[in-house]
Amino acid sequence: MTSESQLIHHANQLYEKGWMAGTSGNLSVRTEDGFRITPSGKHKGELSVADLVLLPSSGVLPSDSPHRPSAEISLHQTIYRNCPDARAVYHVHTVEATVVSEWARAGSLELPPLEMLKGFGWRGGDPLPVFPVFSNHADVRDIAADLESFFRRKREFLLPGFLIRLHGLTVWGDSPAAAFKHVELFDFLFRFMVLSRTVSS
Ligand SMILES: CSCCC(=O)C(=O)COP(=O)(O)O
Ligand SMILES: [Zn+2]
Repeated sequence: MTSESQLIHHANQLYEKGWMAGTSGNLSVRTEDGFRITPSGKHKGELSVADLVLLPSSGVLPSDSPHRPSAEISLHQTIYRNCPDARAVYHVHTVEATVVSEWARAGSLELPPLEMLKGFGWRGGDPLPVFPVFSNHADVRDIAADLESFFRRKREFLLPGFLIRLHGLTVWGDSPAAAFKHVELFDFLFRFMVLSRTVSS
């Protein structure tokens, strides 16, 4: 299976879970010649490999591209540029990610110290990793600029994801399967956070 067909397989699974409802979300995979990303505004439950748009390594979109790339392509570009190991970037809109994005203080969200965090390589006992939440600027390039500044502040341990306030979750991984797993792990954490507050209120 090529990474492009894995992406399509995952798009269908994420759609079925309700995490890319309607036209929401966008996915990309790194390829030898750049990266391929889902088209903008297309229903995410009906994608095929032929719909994917190539952004060549030059960063210049071919003028004969049949589809417009995701409007959030600058976020994918920023991740691939700053994370050399990233081979897939997945962005989803889950209800719980949107709810907890409102709980951030000073641009970051406190995650619960759950065993699940070890799925990201965090070792229990270490300080809890920072989980950034960026403002949902109207121009996505402004969100990408905030992400770029975040990457420039080097840290011991970097979680492979971030939230955009009242918008959604973006993750990356060293393979499409890893990116998919990261979406699932974050979803578990966010559902735990929402349920804990509901139970204790
Ligand atoms: C109803 S989705 C609004 C746009 C968005 O947030 C998204 O994830 C999808 O945008 P794209 O351009 O990638 O289709
Ligand atoms: Zn989005």
